[in-house]
Amino acid sequence: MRELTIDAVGAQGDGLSRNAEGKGAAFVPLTLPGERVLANMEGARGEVAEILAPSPDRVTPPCRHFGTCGGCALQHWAAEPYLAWKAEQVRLQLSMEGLETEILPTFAAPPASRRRVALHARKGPKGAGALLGFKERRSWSLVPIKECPVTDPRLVAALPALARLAEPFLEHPKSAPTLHVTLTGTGLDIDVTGVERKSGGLSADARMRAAMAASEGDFARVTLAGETVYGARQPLVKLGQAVVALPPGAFLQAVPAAERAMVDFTVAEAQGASRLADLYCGVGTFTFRLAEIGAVHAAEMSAPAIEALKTAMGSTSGLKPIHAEARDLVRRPVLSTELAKTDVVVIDPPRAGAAEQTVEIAKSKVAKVISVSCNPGTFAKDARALVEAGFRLEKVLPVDQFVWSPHIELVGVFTR
Ligand SMILES: C[S@@+](CC[C@H](N)C(=O)[O-])C[C@H]1O[C@@H](n2cnc3c(N)ncnc32)[C@H](O)[C@@H]1O
Repeated sequence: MRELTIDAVGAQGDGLSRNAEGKGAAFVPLTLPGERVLANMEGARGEVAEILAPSPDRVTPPCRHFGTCGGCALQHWAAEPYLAWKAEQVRLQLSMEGLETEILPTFAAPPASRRRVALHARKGPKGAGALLGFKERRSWSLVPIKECPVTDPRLVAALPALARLAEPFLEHPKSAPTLHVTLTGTGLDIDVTGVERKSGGLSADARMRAAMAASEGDFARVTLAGETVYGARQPLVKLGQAVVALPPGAFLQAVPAAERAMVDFTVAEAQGASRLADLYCGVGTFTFRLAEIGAVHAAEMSAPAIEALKTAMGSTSGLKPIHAEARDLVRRPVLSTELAKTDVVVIDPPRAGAAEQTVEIAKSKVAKVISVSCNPGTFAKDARALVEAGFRLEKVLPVDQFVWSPHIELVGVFTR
């Protein structure tokens, strides 16, 4: 047991004692800057045993699962310092690349608004059906979830029906199913992964039971790693004026309010452009709004996402032309020559960033880049490459999409 003073909250959301009793850095989850705590240590990591002097910024966590559930790390922190910490993480990542810019106040997505969750299923005690929940903090065990203040209440209300749906997917002892659930305009869309397939996949009986559970739950669609098990309605979402039928397992921003904030900010910055590129476009979250401004070249690796985007173009009117192509932007980035007439590039890569595509943007004559990112670390690396090519990082909008987690989204604006 050690007594520690917490100096800061680290990038993973754990309290950090920088030089605890001269023994180097120690991380203690669920603690806050300024607190004195007693912690049971295992190497450099500890679990808090007692809070000797709590921070005035400590608040009562809204969820009964907080502390056990690995989904949230920061429910015990007051909103203001918590949001300032998110902005500070962006500043720190930029400073590691030698960059500075204006960091706007963090956009805070409201609780109870998450429309996408990944729920893990495990066999429950005999006769109790499937258990459904999130991974435990620092463990692979499951925390069965009864409430989730982060998630849209319509999705939370469906938890018992989702547990009944999960049950047939557990028929093989080696299966560890994950239900990727998306709340769409036409109901819940569920893609199940982690089902043992070597032994022939789901039996006909299990499929039938899954379809019955889906029908009882009034779900829109259930797919097993992309293959339809049950389909009552197409899962539809509205993106700008387009109505998009989601392909199974497609990417969609997790919180509508955060999506709106990022798209509105991007659209405001892109005004005046006559030709735009939307790279890593997904099913068109930014594309359809950008096509209200100018012609859009949209590119994305997932062929089903591009098909969905193209089909949805039929539900729009009066937009500027959209050219959408399925393209791996790591192996085959859009070349600087292809960007010759482009005024504004919007780029929204996965966590790994967009090093290869950034090289081509840097070589091009593009005057403005709007970069959307879910990883401030890779954003900062790509930002540095753009700055070295003559761009100025004008400002960054941090977006707290994954409320009470250490994750940070952002939109950065570059001009030259
Ligand atoms: C963060 S999502 C953004 C999608 C979209 N802009 C949105 O907001 O809904 C990143 C997208 O990049 C796509 N992607 C991942 N690797 C890729 C690659 N190598 N080339 C092109 N697209 C890729 C994914 O399929 C996903 O749709």
